[in-house]
Amino acid sequence: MPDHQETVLLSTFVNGKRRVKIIFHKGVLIWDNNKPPLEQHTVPIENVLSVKHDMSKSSGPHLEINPHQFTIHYSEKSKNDKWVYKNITLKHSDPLQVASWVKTLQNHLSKFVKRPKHLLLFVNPFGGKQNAMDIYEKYGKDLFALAGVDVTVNVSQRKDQIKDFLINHTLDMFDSVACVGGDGTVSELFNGLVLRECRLRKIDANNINENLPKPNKIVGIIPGGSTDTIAYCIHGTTDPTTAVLHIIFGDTLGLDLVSVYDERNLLRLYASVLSYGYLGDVAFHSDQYRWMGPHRYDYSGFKKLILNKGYNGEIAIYTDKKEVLDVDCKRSCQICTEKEMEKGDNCKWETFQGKYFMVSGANISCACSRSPKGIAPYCHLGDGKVNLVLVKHTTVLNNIRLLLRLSRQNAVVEDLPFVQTISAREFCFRALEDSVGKWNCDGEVQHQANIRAKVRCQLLTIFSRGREGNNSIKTTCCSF
Ligand SMILES: Nc1ncnc2c1ncn2[C@@H]1O[C@H](COP(=O)(O)OP(=O)(O)OP(=O)(O)O)[C@@H](O)[C@H]1O
Repeated sequence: MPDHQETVLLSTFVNGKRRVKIIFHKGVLIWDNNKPPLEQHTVPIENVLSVKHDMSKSSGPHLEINPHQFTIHYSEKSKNDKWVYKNITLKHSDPLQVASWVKTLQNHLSKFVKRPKHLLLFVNPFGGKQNAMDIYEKYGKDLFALAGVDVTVNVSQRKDQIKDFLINHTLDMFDSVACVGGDGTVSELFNGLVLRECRLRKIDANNINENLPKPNKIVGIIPGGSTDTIAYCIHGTTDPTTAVLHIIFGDTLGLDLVSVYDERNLLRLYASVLSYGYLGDVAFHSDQYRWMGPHRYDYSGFKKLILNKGYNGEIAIYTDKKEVLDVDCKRSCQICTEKEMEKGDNCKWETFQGKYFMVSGANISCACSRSPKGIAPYCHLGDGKVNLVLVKHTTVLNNIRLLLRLSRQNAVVEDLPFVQTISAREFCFRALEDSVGKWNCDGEVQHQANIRAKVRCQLLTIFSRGREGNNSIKTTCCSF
């Protein structure tokens, strides 16, 4: 097979009523645009989903291959980290020309061995607007078929069914696993995969000193929940087509997971945030109002904001460097690439006490459509650290300032005088009062107040090319 860099194809085809000169060289397709601006159209082969002969009606009942025509199915970056699907159909009177293009491009695509072939896709029909199946049917099904991904759909019937399935069933026939759902669904997915690996390798998941094993399945995340923070932070958008395309591309990145323990057991792993006080109470309270859809967070958020409860607690952090650098985590992030190798040998424990409105251990920025920068804007996907965001108990007015900052496009909360952000590899929290709060763990309520959390560097491998950032979105406030 000719090398990616050396292949040169140059032909003139017919597309509709016009002639198109197209060249394939150094892994890039180039042709002239048919509409203004009349510049050249450039598509790298890694953005091509598939190349297929077209089918046409035969004399019999079946369709047959049209030897004179083929279609290139590809994707292009649009605005705000979105990717869109496109295609171009090319016709030639000489079938050898067509066959040569189809074969050469298909050969190049076959080199992308990390692209999924057999995908197990979980659909949560309960979360978000309860339309996860429609999202798959509308945005996923045809694109996966076009890209030759064989999808097995499993619709969850109850809470924790996805997790239980992954722990106990054989997955040998799948190379990757994905879900359509919100953060709670993604959480079921990676908790199931990690616990499965522990079971297979006889590792005691409840022992905090154990190295948790990396799941051998790559994970795809298609947003279909209410906030979809994890999908947003990974892809830079909650657009389902973009998420599907990221799975098809087959490019991956490493995502840290944080394991949370009480005195004896592993409670769960999380990917976005573990938050005590305000956000824990909002998660607990808002679940009763699930019928409101995503607005339940605004309603509960506002109520808890006015109530302005404070929580006394003791926090211990394990860190070698407390300061958080003002560096965004973007596509091909240098910090995540370097930090994967770091062991953190010089870490020390440090303890402090206080009365807090909210204590959050963010594993990712937690940006979402409600909070474009997130509570921890400079938190990295795979640097082996959490950003602990401590919000002191203060006035209702200051709480409103905090939430307004969170809802703004270009504002961060870190410089508010009652907010402190600390980088840590592990942290413990102990409630110092009888009336304890709850934790919000990836949107799910965790009732144990006294916990210990440990970051597991890049434990999960996710299908994504990462985000570019600089998105502009309209937001509402009160919850995030
Ligand atoms: N068939 C089901 N019936 C009831 N609950 C389910 C079912 N399948 C999954 N679940 C649970 O539904 C809950 C909500 O799902 P999910 O978190 O995906 O949606 P969401 O809360 O609307 O979105 P987000 O977390 O992004 O705000 C999760 O706790 C999940 O474990």
